[in-house]
Amino acid sequence: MSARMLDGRALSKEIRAGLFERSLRIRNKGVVPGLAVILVGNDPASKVYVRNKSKACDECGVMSKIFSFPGTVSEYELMELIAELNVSNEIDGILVQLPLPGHVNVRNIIGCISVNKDVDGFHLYNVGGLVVGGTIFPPCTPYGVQLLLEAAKIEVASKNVVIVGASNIVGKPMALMLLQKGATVSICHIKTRDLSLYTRMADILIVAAGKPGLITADMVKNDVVVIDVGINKMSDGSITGDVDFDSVKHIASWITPVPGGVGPMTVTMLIENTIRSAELRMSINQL
Ligand SMILES: Nc1nc(=O)c2c([nH]1)NC[C@@H]1CN(c3ccc(C(=O)N[C@@H](CCC(=O)O)C(=O)O)cc3)C=[N+]21
Ligand SMILES: [Mg+2]
Repeated sequence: MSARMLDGRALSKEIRAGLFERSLRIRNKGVVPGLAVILVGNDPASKVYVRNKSKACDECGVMSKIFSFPGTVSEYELMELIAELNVSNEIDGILVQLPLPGHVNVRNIIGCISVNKDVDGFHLYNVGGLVVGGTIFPPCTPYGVQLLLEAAKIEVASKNVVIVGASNIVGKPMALMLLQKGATVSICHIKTRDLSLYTRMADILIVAAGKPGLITADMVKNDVVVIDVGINKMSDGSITGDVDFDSVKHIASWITPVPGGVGPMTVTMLIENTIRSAELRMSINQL
């Protein structure tokens, strides 16, 4: 038996059709949802992601503006732009593409984004919201994973969820969201001893470690649900996840492909957060 696919591309397409309708409804009342993307430096991967994001905006009736800076930009210049965008009537979401160059302090920059426009969900206030069990802007990748599980009717309450990778943008928020839904969550990371001790316990295994081939068939139990958040560029130009897909798919009950799994969902949830922000702006305008 081979695992069933958690098809993020197909689910994204469905969700984006609904988002276009939502965007149309508010556009008809004079509010155009707008996303500002700030891109620093020349990282080719960042450019691909930013392009994907602005294509998705076009698809969903969201206005997008890209602000590109050379890698030498100062913290101050970025903060000045963010301050303008914070009060702009045309902008509902502000995203600073990560990673930033080493001389720029990420937390200083993210901290300047208005919590009402923080569609990445990275601001400390929104992270805090997640800790106490609710936030207006769930971070896009964990949010997308949650919807993939829901769409396949995979229950998380009472399940053993094992997350490999403890980043601020995937592992940690993912753990908080699934804990809130009633899962028993283990967070593993680069220093975890005997990783397979944990991964073999998983009913649902979520991998975001950035290491191709990290998870092999001997590390998972029968019928595990596998979510591969990894995106690794190979020397032949192809991209691959952190899971040895070809062997694990024979053991898992469900698995995400890479590409076409979590990646497109991340972008889709960014658009959802932006449209929700615009809907909030519209309802505030009407007060
Ligand atoms: N402020 C910020 N917010 C982010 O959400 C953010 C970020 N910085 N920095 C980098 C990561 C990574 N990320 C992805 C977005 C789209 C795909 C995506 O579209 N993936 C496609 C394939 C893309 C390709 O061809 O390379 C797929 O998996 O099918 C992947 C990864 C967002 N991130
Ligand atoms: Mg993917």
